[in-house]
Amino acid sequence: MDELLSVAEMYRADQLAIAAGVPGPALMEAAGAAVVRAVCERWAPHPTAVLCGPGNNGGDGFVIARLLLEAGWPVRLALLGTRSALTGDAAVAADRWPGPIEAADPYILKGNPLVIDALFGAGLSRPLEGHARAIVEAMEGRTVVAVDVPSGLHGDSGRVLGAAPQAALTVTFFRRKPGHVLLPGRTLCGEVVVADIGIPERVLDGIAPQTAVNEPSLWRHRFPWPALDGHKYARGHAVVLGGARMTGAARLASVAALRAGAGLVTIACPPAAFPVYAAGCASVIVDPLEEDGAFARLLQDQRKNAVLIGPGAGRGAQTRAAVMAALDARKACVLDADALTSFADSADELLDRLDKRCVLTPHEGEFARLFGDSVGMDGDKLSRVRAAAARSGAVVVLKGADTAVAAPDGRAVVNINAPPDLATAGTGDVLAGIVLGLLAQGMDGFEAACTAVWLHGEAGRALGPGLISDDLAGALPGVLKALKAQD
Ligand SMILES: NC(=O)C1=CN([C@@H]2O[C@H](COP(=O)(O)OP(=O)(O)OC[C@H]3O[C@@H](n4cnc5c(N)ncnc54)[C@H](OP(=O)(O)O)[C@@H]3O)[C@@H](O)[C@H]2O)[C@@H](O)CC1
Ligand SMILES: Nc1ncnc2c1ncn2[C@@H]1O[C@H](COP(=O)(O)OP(=O)(O)O)[C@@H](O)[C@H]1O
Ligand SMILES: [K+]
Repeated sequence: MDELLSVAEMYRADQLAIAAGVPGPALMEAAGAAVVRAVCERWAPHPTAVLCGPGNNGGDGFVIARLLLEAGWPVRLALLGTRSALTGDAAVAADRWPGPIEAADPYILKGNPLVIDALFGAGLSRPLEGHARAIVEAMEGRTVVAVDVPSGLHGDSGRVLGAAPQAALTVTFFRRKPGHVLLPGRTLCGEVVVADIGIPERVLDGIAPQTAVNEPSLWRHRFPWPALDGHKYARGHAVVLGGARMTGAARLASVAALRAGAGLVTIACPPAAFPVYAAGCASVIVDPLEEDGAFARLLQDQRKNAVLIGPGAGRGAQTRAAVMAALDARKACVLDADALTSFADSADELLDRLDKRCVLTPHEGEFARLFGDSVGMDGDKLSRVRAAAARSGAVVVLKGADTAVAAPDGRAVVNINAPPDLATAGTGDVLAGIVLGLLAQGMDGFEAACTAVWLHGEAGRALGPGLISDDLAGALPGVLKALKAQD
């Protein structure tokens, strides 16, 4: 499992490692050596400036400068702050640096195309300004290797505090932090190398991290592959509420639910739209809702076990009533798009009714409408999606280029396999359909959501540039086949 450690958890890992007998200076020496190894694997020796900050990130910088010098690299080292202010392991590392310590002014970058950025790491406590900001801004256009994180990037949020350089390479230690995978952090880090610096794996037992990169090892063992003797009802019967006008959305979702493995998929739609839906995918059942209450009656069929409401549903009382009917019928639910926006003025009415068998799939705009009052929009993506899951009791998928998924019990993942080609109309409908298909097959909400987001990203990658949402479901068999081959 690819855990993501918060900054506080990383400090805890350091402490636990030290308590387990690994000396602090050994960790710093290993950290510096790991950066030098990564640098020497990628570049031939050339003039390098090592910029050291006032804490242990700077201490790593002193180790790096010494090891590069020993490897025959032309190195200059500059310190932000004074030598006498260094303490602890950083002071020890500075003592071992045999060269001059220059002042950290932008001029030191002249003639040094490679810059080792060891100004600030986990200890970043406020936005960069003044001198620190000027030197970070002066790195622009150079090849930057960031130690732990590009200085100014916050390890928990992925946000830039003041300024941060664009790194070509970031070497971090033991585990990635959320800031390495959330945007804009992921972009600013460039290539990320995670180095083993001698922290024993078992320290994680004492930390119990709740955040991870979304990858198959989290949920592959629960994937509902069809049983040899299975029949279609054993694979669930999913229902998609179809709208009157935007019919494409429900059609995209229904095909995706089938491709994700649901045994049957029914689109329940207004009678006037029946011909449009009926002319769509032949594998999908279409059921016109002839009279008031027909949707609730349709859901009385116990075999219909999972419901998607939202894509193309239309905003307003009818959609709200359909959501309540699905919740009353205690179906596993995916609520997307209009099903979320319809509760913009009465969010609590919805949020008070949900549980962990419900998966909400908002993009940022829908999230703001539903959770703007309860959670707010100021926090970083991971904190907000977690707070939203805790508030609603449901699984929340906050979509975007760095989609994050959270369960009400505090678990969360960040997804990193989705290409920007997915930023095209209707791909969210497909995602909602994949979640639905997995829920229908009995996966739990959090695992279904994580699995769906990953499958969706892989399908996007398989298709690449030029993809449209119609293509995505068709790419799922290839993605699923590759996933199954790894079992
Ligand atoms: N622990 C270990 O065993 C290991 C740790 N390792 C390394 O240690 C790093 C963490 O070290 P760290 O905790 O000393 O914090 P660090 O990032 O150097 O910054 C703190 C200093 O910066 C200052 N400062 C902060 N923000 C500022 C701003 N905006 N503008 C100006 N100043 C600002 C802050 O000042 P203060 O907030 O106290 O005023 C303080 O002086 C970690 O990223 C990894 O590289 C590895 O060697 C592996 C083993
Ligand atoms: N830049 C991007 N990189 C990767 N995935 C993206 C990007 N932009 C959007 N997506 C994904 O595309 C989908 C868009 O969903 P949504 O905004 O609901 O669109 P629609 O309503 O048109 O279906 C989401 O799964 C989102 O995560
Ligand atoms: K740094």
